[in-house]
Amino acid sequence: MESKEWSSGVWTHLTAVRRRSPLVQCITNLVSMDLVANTLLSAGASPAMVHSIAEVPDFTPHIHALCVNVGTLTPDWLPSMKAAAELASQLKKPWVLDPAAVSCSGFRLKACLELVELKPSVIKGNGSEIIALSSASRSHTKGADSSHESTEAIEAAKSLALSSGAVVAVSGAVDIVTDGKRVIGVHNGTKMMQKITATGCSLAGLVAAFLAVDPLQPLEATVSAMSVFGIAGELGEAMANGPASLRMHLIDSLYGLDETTVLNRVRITSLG
Ligand SMILES: Nc1ncnc2c1ncn2[C@@H]1O[C@H](COP(=O)(O)OP(=O)(O)O)[C@@H](O)[C@H]1O
Ligand SMILES: Cc1ncsc1CCOP(=O)(O)O
Ligand SMILES: [Mg+2]
Repeated sequence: MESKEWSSGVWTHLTAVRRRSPLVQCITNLVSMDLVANTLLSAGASPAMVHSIAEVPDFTPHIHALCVNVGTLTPDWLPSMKAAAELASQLKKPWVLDPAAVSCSGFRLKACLELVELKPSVIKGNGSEIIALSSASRSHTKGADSSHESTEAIEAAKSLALSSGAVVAVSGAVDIVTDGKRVIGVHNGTKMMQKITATGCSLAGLVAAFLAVDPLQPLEATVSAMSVFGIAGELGEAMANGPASLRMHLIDSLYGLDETTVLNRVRITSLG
């Protein structure tokens, strides 16, 4: 695809999210709930942090997309995640798995592998998370932060995409998105985003919102979400004094993104 087509696709996806305001159920970690919800709201989507298993049968049939993030997983949360994921898959609603800190325990790795079996549309992790999940081993244990560049995880991402049937997205300096055949690089974003907790989680939530408006093109929707979030970070950084004010300006920038800015700033390339 030409770079112009990617840019107009990004803008089309963002305007669709703003117009349709998809309902995104998030079963996310305790650290990230606030930033994920605010990111979704500023993009035009409607977040709902509904995580009790008692509510899944009533609520999940009405959502447009689901985001499951295991960042603060406990044994009592896992059944809710599985129930919501299973129902979303059955009802053909797109859902995103963020295997946050997958390497930190055998319990978490096993849980993530079981969630992958429930057919996520997209798996979004950082380099270390995707390498660990793809090899089903916990060789790297830095917790929620990555000790790998996203580009080091390309082969792992392709292999995970082919074995799971999901689009796999690796966040980092260059965001990588692959369906196992195509590999796309999104070159938007800023290093300081790593210094705000839950930016990766918020990106996973945003991917779910973009999938909701284009469920049949998960690779394109994921690329668009990553580019939009990166552009908001770039604009935010220009106004920020450090991570705390970047957090605020990132949300404001996402809310205020206009067509000219998006078309001028999208940086997407094919990596193979
Ligand atoms: N070095 C970097 N340069 C530009 N953007 C980055 C960099 N590192 C992370 N980002 C951006 O920060 C956001 C969060 O990604 P990341 O820090 O990889 O997630 P996680 O918090 O899950 O580890 C993404 O939008 C990503 O593009
Ligand atoms: C610090 C931390 N600990 C468990 S989950 C979490 C948040 C991770 O957020 P992100 O993956 O977006 O950096
Ligand atoms: Mg993360």
